[in-house]
Amino acid sequence: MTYLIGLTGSIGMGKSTTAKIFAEEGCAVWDADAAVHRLYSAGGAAVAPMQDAFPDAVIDGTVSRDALKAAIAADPTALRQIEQIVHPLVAEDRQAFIAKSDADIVVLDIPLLFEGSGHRMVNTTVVVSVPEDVQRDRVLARGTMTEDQFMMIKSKQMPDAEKRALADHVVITDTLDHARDQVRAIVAKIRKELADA
Ligand SMILES: CC(C)(COP(=O)(O)OP(=O)(O)OC[C@H]1O[C@@H](n2cnc3c(N)ncnc32)[C@H](O)[C@@H]1O)[C@@H](O)C(=O)NCCC(=O)NCCS
Ligand SMILES: Nc1ncnc2c1ncn2[C@@H]1O[C@H](COP(=O)(O)OP(=O)(O)OP(=O)(O)O)[C@@H](O)[C@H]1O
Repeated sequence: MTYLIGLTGSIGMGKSTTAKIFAEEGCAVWDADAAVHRLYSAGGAAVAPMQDAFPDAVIDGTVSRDALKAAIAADPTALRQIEQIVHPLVAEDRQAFIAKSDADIVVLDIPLLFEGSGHRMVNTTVVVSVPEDVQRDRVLARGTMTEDQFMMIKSKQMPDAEKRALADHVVITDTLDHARDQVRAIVAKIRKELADA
């Protein structure tokens, strides 16, 4: 049996960094944002439907994230339309990954785990979290989003406190060493449960 961990957290809270720590502990990791990057790249399955819905957003055969962000800024309902195209394709990619994985634990890094139905398909949930001011500083330090874009994405997500209340485990991502200790404890507990089963 493959044990499934759903890993989530609000924008910039440390999902990707924490997913890497799970990988170092021998878990297989599937990353929803990385799947979207594949779908948007040349030959990706989202390119043709996106071309139909947002002709200006496809440039040189790839989906332009800047163009999508401009479309969302001009019309907030555009994000819903984008999600309707992208999410079924992401779900297919995820199922294919799980089916071919032979790891004992598969970590699914899904930004919208609790907003969608993803939490129902996993054995346990992990939410990454830091205080809001740290989150904001980290996202803006990346230089890929304006403050307005950050606030818009954040407003579409379930608040951090609600996610933490729903989570089976919370990982505080204040330092790498602290995050690693928490991940190791979660993995050890799951492996013990699997061994005892
Ligand atoms: C809005 C877009 C163009 C922004 O692209 P950009 O490269 O600037 O940011 P990136 O993709 O790295 O996303 C950063 C973070 O924003 C959050 N986020 C992304 N999409 C969404 C969404 N639909 N709802 C809420 N939060 C979202 C996630 O926390 C994500 O990790 C892009 O995220 C997108 O096309 N989103 C739609 C697809 C989607 O829903 N992806 C979420 C995972 S399936
Ligand atoms: N445990 C940690 N200790 C210190 N810094 C961290 C830690 N985890 C993440 N960070 C930093 O926070 C920033 C955001 O982390 P990361 O990219 O992992 O977040 P994310 O949740 O995947 O973001 P997004 O929602 O935008 O995809 C990065 O600059 C990263 O280096």
